[in-house]
Amino acid sequence: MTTPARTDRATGTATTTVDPAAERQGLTLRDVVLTFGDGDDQVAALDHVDLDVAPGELVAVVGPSGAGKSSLLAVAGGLTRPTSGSVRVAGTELVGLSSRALATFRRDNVGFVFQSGNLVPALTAIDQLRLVEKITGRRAATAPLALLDAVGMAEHADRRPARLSGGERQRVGIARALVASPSVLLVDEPTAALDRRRSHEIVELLARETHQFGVATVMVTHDHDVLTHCDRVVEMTDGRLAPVQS
Ligand SMILES: Nc1ncnc2c1ncn2[C@@H]1O[C@H](COP(=O)(O)OP(=O)(O)OP(=O)(O)O)[C@@H](O)[C@H]1O
Repeated sequence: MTTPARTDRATGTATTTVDPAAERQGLTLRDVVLTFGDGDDQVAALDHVDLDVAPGELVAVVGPSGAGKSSLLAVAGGLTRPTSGSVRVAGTELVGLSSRALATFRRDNVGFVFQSGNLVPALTAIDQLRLVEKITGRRAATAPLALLDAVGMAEHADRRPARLSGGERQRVGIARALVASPSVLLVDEPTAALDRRRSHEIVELLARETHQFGVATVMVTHDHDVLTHCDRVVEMTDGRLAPVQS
């Protein structure tokens, strides 16, 4: 794949060359705390979390309900500001960016894949990807049809979501998340609606695309079956993160 043209990481304005050293940094969380509420009601959704995900690495996050997994994705992707700590994506510190700069940075550097694929019902598969090009105002480094091909969906490029299976929608969701050549890909329960075979296919695909596109990918899952496809597994318990021994 070609090296994507990138925009300025802080402002998203001019097209610039990013420091290759920064480019290699993937995702780094340092001493991240996220608290909700106050006094006796205070909950630490993230309790001094450290996490490094290298470009081309797929890290799975497991853990019980309420452990803080969604909070981790939200903070890593700049959707939620942490109470304290540092969040760096490809060398850019997200904490301290203005809301506007953060939104632009997120658009250009972070891909999200949700449970259901979250596709626009009225658009064909290929138009889901083209919409991202329109929104960002930039051509994808890898053409939309080539991206659909990479996820095995080129044949269904002209289908709308209603005519796709759950697994196929997920594939389109993954291709769409790659349009902007993100540094970081955040994936929330991608196999929740899928049977065992399709679950394996989707996570195998995620691993392949992560390696091929050099993205730092974090996937939250309850599905222990698919962990075999991941480079590393970490577990969240009560807002704390610990490695899982394989
Ligand atoms: N907006 C909020 N306001 C108050 N508390 C919140 C909020 N969002 C999350 N929490 C609390 O933070 C903790 C972590 O929640 P989070 O959704 O990150 O967990 P999770 O591991 O993703 O759970 P699940 O697997 O059920 O999706 C929980 O105790 C939750 O109740």
